[in-house]
Amino acid sequence: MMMLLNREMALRACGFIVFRRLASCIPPPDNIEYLLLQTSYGEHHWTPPKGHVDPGEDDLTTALRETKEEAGLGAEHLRVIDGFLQELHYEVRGRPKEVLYWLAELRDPEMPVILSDEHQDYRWARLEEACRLAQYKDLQDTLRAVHNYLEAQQNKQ
Ligand SMILES: Nc1nc2c(ncn2[C@@H]2O[C@H](COP(=O)(O)OP(=O)(O)OP(=O)(O)OP(=O)(O)OC[C@H]3O[C@@H](n4cnc5c(=O)[nH]c(N)nc54)[C@H](O)[C@@H]3O)[C@@H](O)[C@H]2O)c(=O)[nH]1
Repeated sequence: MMMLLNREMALRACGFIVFRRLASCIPPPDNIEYLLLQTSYGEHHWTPPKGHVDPGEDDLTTALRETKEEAGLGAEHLRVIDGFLQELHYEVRGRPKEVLYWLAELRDPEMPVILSDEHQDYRWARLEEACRLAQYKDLQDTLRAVHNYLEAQQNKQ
């Protein structure tokens, strides 16, 4: 029974789509860049910082912990954007996985990213490059949704 439950329970991970705005003459929203990290294992795929929820840990704490561990960016470096939370569902080795992404702006666009040994590379990418790196349709759709959200916010100002 326990085995069955464990097998059916979804893996759960949480993270942040981190973006920065370049202080340049490029008009918004094209001055926005998204942070993607490339794994040092497996398919060497690219995703935003995220990771598995530890037992008893709440989701937002996981997202902040993983972003700190994987990119060296802590809560003090981020401005969390209210009202944006995206949930992705996909399968990993036959098991359902759910990933929750919050959205945050890097306060200082010059702040360096510091990788852990789980990742071998990172990229600050404009939307189209970010979508090319993030080869999964659901992640691409999420990045486009973020971009539209930020553009709409910008237009309200
Ligand atoms: N040696 C080795 N070790 C591994 C491997 N695998 C894990 N480790 C170990 O686990 C630790 C990481 O632990 P955390 O950081 O806590 O977890 P996560 O951040 O959750 O990281 P994961 O990498 O486990 O999970 P995903 O990114 O979800 O990738 C899993 C698969 O899902 C697909 N996929 C990914 N993203 C999307 C998407 O957005 N959309 C769709 N549709 N599909 C997507 C893609 O096909 C991919 O292959 C590492 O330190 C390793 O020790 C592996 O293959 N070889």
